[in-house]
Amino acid sequence: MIPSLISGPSLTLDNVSLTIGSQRLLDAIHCEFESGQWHAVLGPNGGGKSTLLKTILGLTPHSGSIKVNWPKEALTGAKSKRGNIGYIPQLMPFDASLPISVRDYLLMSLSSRPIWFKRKLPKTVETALEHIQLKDKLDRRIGDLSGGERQRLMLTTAMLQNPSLLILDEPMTGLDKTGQQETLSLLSKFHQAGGTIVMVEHDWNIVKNHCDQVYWIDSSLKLKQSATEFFEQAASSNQEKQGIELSPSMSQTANHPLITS
Ligand SMILES: Nc1ncnc2c1ncn2[C@@H]1O[C@H](COP(=O)(O)OP(=O)(O)OP(=O)(O)O)[C@@H](O)[C@H]1O
Repeated sequence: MIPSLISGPSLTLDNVSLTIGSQRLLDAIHCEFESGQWHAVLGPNGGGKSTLLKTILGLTPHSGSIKVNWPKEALTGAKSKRGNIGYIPQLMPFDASLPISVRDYLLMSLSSRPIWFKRKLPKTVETALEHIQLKDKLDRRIGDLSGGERQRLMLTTAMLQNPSLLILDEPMTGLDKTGQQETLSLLSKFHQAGGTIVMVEHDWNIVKNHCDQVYWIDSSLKLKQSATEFFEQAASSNQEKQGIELSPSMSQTANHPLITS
């Protein structure tokens, strides 16, 4: 499902801000997300991480500029100026009565034409669904899938678009250990092939074991560091303060010991 060579883009954010009502959600963010890297966006609850991802995707009325620098190998057609982006939004409570089946969802996601043109899924999609054990659930409403099944469906749909950039908002939510391992292995293959990933993730162990760069967002960008440096500093600061190491029990925390707001 993943090509052996992917030309991931870099992203340049210049003075990106977003105010809704009286609330400043994003404040003058300048930064570069380098190509082919696995970027982790961390920060406290309500700090603006999901908003930042939506803003990168052009879904908010922000100010400032966001440039996705597509290498020419990533462009999808002769006249195209951009490559493909796969997006997984944050898992939200879902209206189970919504009359959309897994098949409809896939057809709508993968086709630019009305879905009644073609009701049959391509072989590649069927194989991918078999792989994530959803082939026998094609006619189920998506609202009736479990959280983990829905997350697997979202990731598979995102990967089927042949993306070179993945924007992921807590993609492990709802997955059991096996589901997490499978997702991480898929993402690792995408990363090793050269794809760019920007991911919000609360589990610090996942970030520590897989990501290259860490961005701490609390409305503004408080810090950007290599993941190695970030975790070394976090561990030594905690050892100094409390005599403990960064351990799995700390891995779900949203507080960085070095950052005081
Ligand atoms: N459309 C909107 N209108 C008004 N406020 C919003 C809107 N979207 C988000 N917010 C507010 O912006 C702030 C940042 O929200 P966001 O979801 O980006 O945070 P987050 O860092 O992803 O949080 P979490 O870790 O809890 O998922 C929150 O206070 C939220 O209530």
